[in-house]
Amino acid sequence: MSTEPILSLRGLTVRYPVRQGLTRREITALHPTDLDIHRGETLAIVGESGSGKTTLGRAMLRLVEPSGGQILHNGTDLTALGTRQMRALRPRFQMVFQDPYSSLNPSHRIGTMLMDVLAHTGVPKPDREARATALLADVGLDKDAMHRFPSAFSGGQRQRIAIARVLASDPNLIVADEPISALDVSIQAQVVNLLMDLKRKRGLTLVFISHDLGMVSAIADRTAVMYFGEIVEIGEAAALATSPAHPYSAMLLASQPKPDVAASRATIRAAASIPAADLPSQLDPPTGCPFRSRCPRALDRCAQEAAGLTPTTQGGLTSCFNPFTEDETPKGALRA
Ligand SMILES: Nc1ncnc2c1ncn2[C@@H]1O[C@H](COP(=O)(O)OP(=O)(O)OP(=O)(O)O)[C@@H](O)[C@H]1O
Repeated sequence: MSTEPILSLRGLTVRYPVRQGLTRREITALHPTDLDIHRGETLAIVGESGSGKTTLGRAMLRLVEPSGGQILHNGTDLTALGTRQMRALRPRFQMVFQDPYSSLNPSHRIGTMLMDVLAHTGVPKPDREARATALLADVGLDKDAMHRFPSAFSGGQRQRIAIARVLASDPNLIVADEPISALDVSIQAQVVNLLMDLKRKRGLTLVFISHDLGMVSAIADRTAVMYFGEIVEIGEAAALATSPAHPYSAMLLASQPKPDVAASRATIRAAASIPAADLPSQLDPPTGCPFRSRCPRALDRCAQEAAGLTPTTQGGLTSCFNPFTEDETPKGALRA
């Protein structure tokens, strides 16, 4: 794996306009974020609902317009590109969405859908059918699928088709936004394995968004943990899952079902989500560390100032004044 970044985010920020009664206000869904995405790596972005994972994933591809900062790719700032230049780069940066039911047009046959993308990427007409059939084979589907509509397929098969459509653009980077959380538990592993196989075979860079810190540690090279619109910890995936430094990462781990327990999708979601009441208000953000109201390790200074990302003894970075060190064993010590 090369360490040359395929994308470098510098101070990337996203604010959304919101209405509060008659007043228009803004929330900061992504606080200024610096992040290098290394060519060929699998980078997991984890965090609870509302922590800003989707916003970060979309903003790095400019599918959400950033309010500030830069997205550097081969020395070019993508935020400065016009629509036409961006359109030319777009096929190289693709997204797989959570819901394979709404992401496929129900009135298009699978073959038409794939061949349309191949046409846009400049594949000559006589080659398109064979290429589309090969893409279906790559995702484990028979060529009969070409003539059928999305309604003929199960959720897992639809997600395979959505992946084939993304591959038709010949991307370098794929952001997969919770690609398995809408699928039955029994087929989730198959879709993850497919993505990982395709990534290896094609030398892709994969950003995998998930709320399941335990699961991503098995597939990712690095994990970034988000809370309240910020990366609060980033590091090597296996190390972060066994010895997290930020109390929030530890809490997230403790809230995950154990891998040897056959948990239903509902249990996984319930365990990984937190009541909205526990999150600080985006319209009235707290001073200091946004996690301090839930943090059993909070110090007085956490109310006044945010720590900013600094190196951990585990080899990663965390924004915490009182992180767990490598010698401590936070797993199970905290409860969501
Ligand atoms: N278009 C929008 N307009 C206003 N607020 C938004 C918009 N999209 C997201 N938000 C808010 O931004 C914050 C981050 O949302 P985001 O969807 O990025 O989080 P997430 O971690 O991906 O959550 P989930 O796992 O539920 O998808 C949330 O408070 C959300 O309500």
